Amino acid sequence: MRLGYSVETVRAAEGELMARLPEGALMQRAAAGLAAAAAGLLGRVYGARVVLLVGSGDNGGDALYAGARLVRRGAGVSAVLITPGRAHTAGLAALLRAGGRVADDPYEVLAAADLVLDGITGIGGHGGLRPDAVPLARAAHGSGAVVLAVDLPSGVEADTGEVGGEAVRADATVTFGAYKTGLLIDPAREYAGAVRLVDIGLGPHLPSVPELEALQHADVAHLLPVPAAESDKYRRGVVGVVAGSARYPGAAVLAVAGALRGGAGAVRYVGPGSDAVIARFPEALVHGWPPSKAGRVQAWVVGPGLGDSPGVDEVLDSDVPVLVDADGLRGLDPAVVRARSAPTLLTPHAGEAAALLGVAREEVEGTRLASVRALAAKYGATVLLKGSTTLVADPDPRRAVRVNPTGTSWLATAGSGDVLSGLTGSLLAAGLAPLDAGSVGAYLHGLAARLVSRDAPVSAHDVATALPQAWRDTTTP
Ligand SMILES: NC(=O)C1=CN([C@@H]2O[C@H](COP(=O)(O)OP(=O)(O)OC[C@H]3O[C@@H](n4cnc5c(N)ncnc54)[C@H](O)[C@@H]3O)[C@@H](O)[C@H]2O)[C@@H](O)CC1
Ligand SMILES: [K+]
Repeated sequence: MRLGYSVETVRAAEGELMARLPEGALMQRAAAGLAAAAAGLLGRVYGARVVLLVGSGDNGGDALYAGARLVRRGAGVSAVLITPGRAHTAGLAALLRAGGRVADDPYEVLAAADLVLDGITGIGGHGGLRPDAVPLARAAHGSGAVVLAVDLPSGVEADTGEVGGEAVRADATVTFGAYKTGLLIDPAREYAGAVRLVDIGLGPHLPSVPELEALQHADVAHLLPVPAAESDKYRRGVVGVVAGSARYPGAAVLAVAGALRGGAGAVRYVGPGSDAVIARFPEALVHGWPPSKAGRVQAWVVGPGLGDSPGVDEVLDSDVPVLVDADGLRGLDPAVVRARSAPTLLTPHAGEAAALLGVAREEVEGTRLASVRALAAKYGATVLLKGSTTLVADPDPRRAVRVNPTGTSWLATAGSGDVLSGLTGSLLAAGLAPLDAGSVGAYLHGLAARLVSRDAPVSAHDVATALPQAWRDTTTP
């Protein structure tokens, strides 16, 4: 599990640790890790041209001390002081002592740089880059140099992943002690490039529950249902799918395609797409209306391609877990969801989430963490907010939000959400809790898309077909 923490949590842990260490020791650990990462990116340090963008806080101090280490290994290091006279005093002295210099013309050194260390702001920064730093950040980006962000790309919000104004676009980020939540959530995640964590000894001082968790292969493997020797199809779980319409029969087929690969022992289908479903998947069990007469079901999926067809009320009336997606989310009444005796999992994309919250789509896209939490609170349900970094929030606000690390932008393709809802509903039927079903579903779905895409366009059908391979990949050590 990759864990993300808030600034407040990181500061508290740093405070505890700092009290036990000689002054400046933590910053030296950070600078050593930063210099090692910089050297790794450069390949050859001797003779390399390195520019430090130095803000007024300790983030700039990290950059200055790392710069001093790189000078000692033969690099030419120039510091650009964003607010001259306010740079970290001891760090600047260390750089100058080692043989580094302060740049006379920032744009000249940036144009010739091999590597730029962005130490403008770290966890103390707020509200995007200030105007004086903006042209320097742009020059760094346009220079052809590798840009390495110190702790965070300057200008992004560490706690939320929001990017309010201009921010540094980094090729890579070295973060200290713990991942800051913003590094794992778009849009900030995109600004960070490849993120590397440098251990500065914070671990024992961090709380056991983080703000954010990203599953990794081993976590998913641990959560996936495995049929026991005595399992039959009912014990493995039966998932019911109410999806598709005369207009969108394909949504029914794709949701069933996902459901057949999610670990449930059988898939029941109820709705207007029966003929299309049975033609494509003879193993599906199709039933007439209503869903309550379809026989035993351990979880329902309702909504993909449903149009105005009925089904949502009927399924929400059941006493088993229900996943509501797409058309099923339109006008969904929070009171109905809150009154249910079994868990509910909602899987909106940003536009659907915006409609449920009564805000603009851009607001959800810019404030993904706050939005998913707000929806989970409003509906008393688990919410999976789809996007390039899909988030899953439990209705219990004390639980960490899960962020999916396996996404790919190729997944933004018609029908891929239908596959995800079928797959995730199948995991619910197999007995996973909604937070686990949602995050495991998103993980396998993203991984399947990556496996088949290999940087080319994919169809939703391709993704469904690759799910067994994704499953196998996560369970193969
Ligand atoms: N606290 C610790 O124990 C450690 C901190 N470390 C470093 O220290 C950083 C935090 O240092 P600070 O608390 O000094 O804060 P920062 O260096 O992140 O930024 C604060 C400074 O930036 C200015 N500032 C705020 N917003 C700005 C904006 N939008 N544009 C330009 N300037 C802005 C503030 O006026 C303040 O002077 C971490 O991110 C990390 O890099 C590391 O050395 C590891 C140890
Ligand atoms: K930074």
